[in-house]
Amino acid sequence: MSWLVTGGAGYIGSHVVRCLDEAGLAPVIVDSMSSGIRSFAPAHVPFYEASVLDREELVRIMDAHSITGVIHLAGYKYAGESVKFPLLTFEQNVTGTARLLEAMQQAGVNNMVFSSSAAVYGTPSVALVTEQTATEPESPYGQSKLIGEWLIRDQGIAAGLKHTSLRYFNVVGSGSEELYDASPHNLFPLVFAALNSGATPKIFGTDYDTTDGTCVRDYVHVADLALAHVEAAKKLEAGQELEPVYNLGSGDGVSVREIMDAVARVTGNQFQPLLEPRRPGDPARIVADGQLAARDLGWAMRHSLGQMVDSAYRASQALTPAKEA
Ligand SMILES: NC(=O)c1ccc[n+]([C@@H]2O[C@H](COP(=O)([O-])OP(=O)(O)OC[C@H]3O[C@@H](n4cnc5c(N)ncnc54)[C@H](O)[C@@H]3O)[C@@H](O)[C@H]2O)c1
Ligand SMILES: O=c1ccn([C@@H]2O[C@H](COP(=O)(O)OP(=O)(O)O[C@H]3O[C@H](CO)[C@@H](O)[C@H](O)[C@H]3O)[C@@H](O)[C@H]2O)c(=O)[nH]1
Repeated sequence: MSWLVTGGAGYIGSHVVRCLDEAGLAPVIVDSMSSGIRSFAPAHVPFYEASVLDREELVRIMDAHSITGVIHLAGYKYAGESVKFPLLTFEQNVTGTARLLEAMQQAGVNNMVFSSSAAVYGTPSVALVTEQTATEPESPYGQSKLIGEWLIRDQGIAAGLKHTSLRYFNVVGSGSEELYDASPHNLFPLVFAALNSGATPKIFGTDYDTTDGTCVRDYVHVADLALAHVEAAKKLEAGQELEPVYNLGSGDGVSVREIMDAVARVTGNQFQPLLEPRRPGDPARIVADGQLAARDLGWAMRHSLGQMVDSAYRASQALTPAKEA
């Protein structure tokens, strides 16, 4: 049993690779290295620098390793930036997923776990989003993830693909100090990049309709998230039916201001964040009901917000800090 992990040299992918490896599901990595970090891939895991847009190369890799399933994390992940770069976002996330599905069909690979996103919901009117909540994405990124889900679902109908899509909420923290979210646009890496270089973290938008005016998100620890992928892969491999989509969120809403306070507590740095205008494409509040994933995928929050902040901070100090956009 060998599972292909696209985007396996990325922040979340590298955690998933380690969990698969420990579970005996022999990971193989494909990563274009557009944002991946080579040292995130364990030396003993087969690694291919290739794009999911390259169907023929994907077929060769799947055949060479007798791949039985794919965890598809490769993609462009920035909701805010996707408003400026819709074509890039659609090429990477929609065309990329379509090419990968073609390659899987050609190579006879029949199991798929897809990295989807809370961004498919837009700004929901309910306090807790369930998988039945209407999908009304507000950014090209959210749209691209929803289309990815549809392509996979339709391939299930047309070609018998067994699949599930995991709608992650905000993934933060670090499972080990050498793995870090190095992204130049997400809140945690930007806050720590600023603090580590003597700059001041910024809050984008203080006039949202939330308790303190800043955006509210549902933060989950990357190590908890990675385990849910392994459960999904094992179940698909064993021929068990899964739901087409699962929320991976905690049910707790935390504002950007509250994150800044938690960072100040953990680091002992009593900074005053800079208050900036809103960032385009940002929903005001989005928090998940994760009960379905708890029922089927053993989904549980094993880490507290303090542990998320602390682990991210330690890892940020061990690695080159992210550059600010
Ligand atoms: N980080 C979050 O909070 C979050 C939340 C919801 C969903 N997601 C999704 O999870 C996935 C992983 O996110 P991440 O935070 O690890 O981001 P990341 O940028 O660290 O990882 C993405 C990886 O995919 C690779 N990649 C990009 N385009 C590729 C292509 N065409 N072919 C092959 N590899 C390619 C990159 O080099 C990188 O290693 C993404 O699909 C993202 O949209 C992330
Ligand atoms: O320096 C910063 C960076 C971000 N923010 C705010 O922090 C919140 C969270 O932003 P960010 O960390 O960029 O996450 P999201 O835009 O919510 O998107 C993340 O979480 C989504 C799931 O909810 C995923 O789909 C995306 O891939 C992932 O980038 C937003 O309100 C941002 O405006 C700041 O205030 N200051």
